[in-house]
Amino acid sequence: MNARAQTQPAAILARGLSARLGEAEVLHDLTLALPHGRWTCIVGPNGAGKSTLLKALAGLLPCRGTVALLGRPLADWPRRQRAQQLAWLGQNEGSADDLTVWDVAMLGRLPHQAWLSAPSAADRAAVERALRATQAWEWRGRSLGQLSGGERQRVLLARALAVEAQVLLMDEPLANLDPPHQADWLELVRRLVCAGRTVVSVLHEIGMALHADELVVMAQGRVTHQGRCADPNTHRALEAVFDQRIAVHHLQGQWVVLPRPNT
Ligand SMILES: Nc1ncnc2c1ncn2[C@@H]1O[C@H](COP(=O)(O)OP(=O)(O)OP(=O)(O)O)[C@@H](O)[C@H]1O
Repeated sequence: MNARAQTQPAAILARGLSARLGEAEVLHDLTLALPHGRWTCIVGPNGAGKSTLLKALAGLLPCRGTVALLGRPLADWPRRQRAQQLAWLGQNEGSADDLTVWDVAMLGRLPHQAWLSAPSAADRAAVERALRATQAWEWRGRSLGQLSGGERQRVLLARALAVEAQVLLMDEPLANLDPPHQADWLELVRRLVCAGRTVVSVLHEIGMALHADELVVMAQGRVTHQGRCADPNTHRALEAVFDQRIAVHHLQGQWVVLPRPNT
């Protein structure tokens, strides 16, 4: 854990986190604090354990160690309250293709609804806001199975937004999105963070990840670096974890990543 993260209130604090998948331990005694009201991006090579870490932080995977959400151990949260505070967008999520876009987004409101009760006006308003925010409103009557991969991803993003949670965890949210919608996603995350929400995402698009506030760099089930995206130490850690096959440059006010040929 870096010194700065230690002095800030953490939205998520993991201590001594280890997780096994099958026979193998894939997270090894990880400790990290993810700052509140910030966007943190988890990056690293294939198989580094990024998705496993995100699932462990969401309480979706049995693991050793502790995870605290907003200062309270995950296990101590009543299920419904936790689901109101923590929204999840998974990788390659299966979803009922027969459901309409509206109904899929409404699933995000389940934690707010009493058992078997009809959606309230507040639920409907939250779903409309979420579908408009991801430009999926026009498809609300179509079934999910009729949408392209990128369109479907925007609906699943709307479902996560509809929760209106304090903390959003997203695994590869840019999958299948074209460049304009990737840029829209960046703006959306910025707006969420400006409103005080915490966003934690796993991204393979390193150039996009460098727009985050903080990067967590992972390799082989461990965090090799956590730091600000503008920090040269973070850039060196990124280049190292990808075997010096990328280089971080500053161009027109942004950090960009260029491939480095194999020498
Ligand atoms: N069901 C499983 N059983 C055993 N090992 C698994 C299982 N699922 C994943 N793994 C292994 O766990 C490790 C971490 O996987 P994880 O999906 O967390 O990596 P990742 O960093 O998200 O990778 P990617 O960038 O490729 O999505 C990998 O070595 C993977 O092969």
